[in-house]
Amino acid sequence: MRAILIGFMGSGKTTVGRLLAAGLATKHADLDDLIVQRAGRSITTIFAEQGEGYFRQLEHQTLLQALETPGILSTGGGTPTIAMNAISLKQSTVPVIWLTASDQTTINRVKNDTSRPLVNELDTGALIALKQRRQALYAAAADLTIATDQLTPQQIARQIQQWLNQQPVALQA
Ligand SMILES: Nc1ncnc2c1ncn2[C@@H]1O[C@H](COP(=O)(O)OP(=O)(O)OP(=O)(O)O)[C@@H](O)[C@H]1O
Ligand SMILES: O=C(O)C1=C[C@@H](O)[C@@H](O)[C@H](O)C1
Ligand SMILES: [Mg+2]
Repeated sequence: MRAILIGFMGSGKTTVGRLLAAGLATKHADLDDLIVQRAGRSITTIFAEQGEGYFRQLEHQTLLQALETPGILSTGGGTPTIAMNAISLKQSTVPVIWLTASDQTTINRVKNDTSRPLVNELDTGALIALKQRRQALYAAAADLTIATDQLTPQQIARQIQQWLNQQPVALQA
């Protein structure tokens, strides 16, 4: 069983992806972690030393590799908002699940974590404006959308698992 989780920073892609993979007894990969392994540096360091453009190149190359690998993939918050990634996601047959969260929930979940360069750089208003600009791009990539505000990660993973089980066998591969 395969699935790709997309959504803004703090929507729970990493947290839910791990639980979903465990529930399905399959592997979990996190695109941000794969990028860090590949670069041998943290995302903050990549942004600071080589800039966001270089990060996006690495992200695209790493996404192409990850799409060849079975299991659950948690993407980075910006992944489907880059055109060449959106095209790669559309071309793959793997179901794409969009996790959403309200602006306030998003801020609460990311505000005390310094590992996201865009959260460190942007004030609250600019972060929410970025989230709003990205909405249509997530929506265009998504096969299923789940609002996460009132759900635990475990409940979200269970909802996704139930939905995957209802999909045609060709999409479950
Ligand atoms: N449904 C939820 N309920 C409560 N807290 C949550 C939920 N989902 C995620 N969190 C918490 O929000 C924080 C961010 O979650 P996580 O790192 O999984 O987000 P992400 O979507 O992977 O973000 P990024 O795009 O930066 O990789 C974590 O502290 C996590 O425990
Ligand atoms: O939303 C974004 O653009 C990002 C989200 C994180 O997952 C990382 O991929 C990085 O911090 C950029
Ligand atoms: Mg993550």
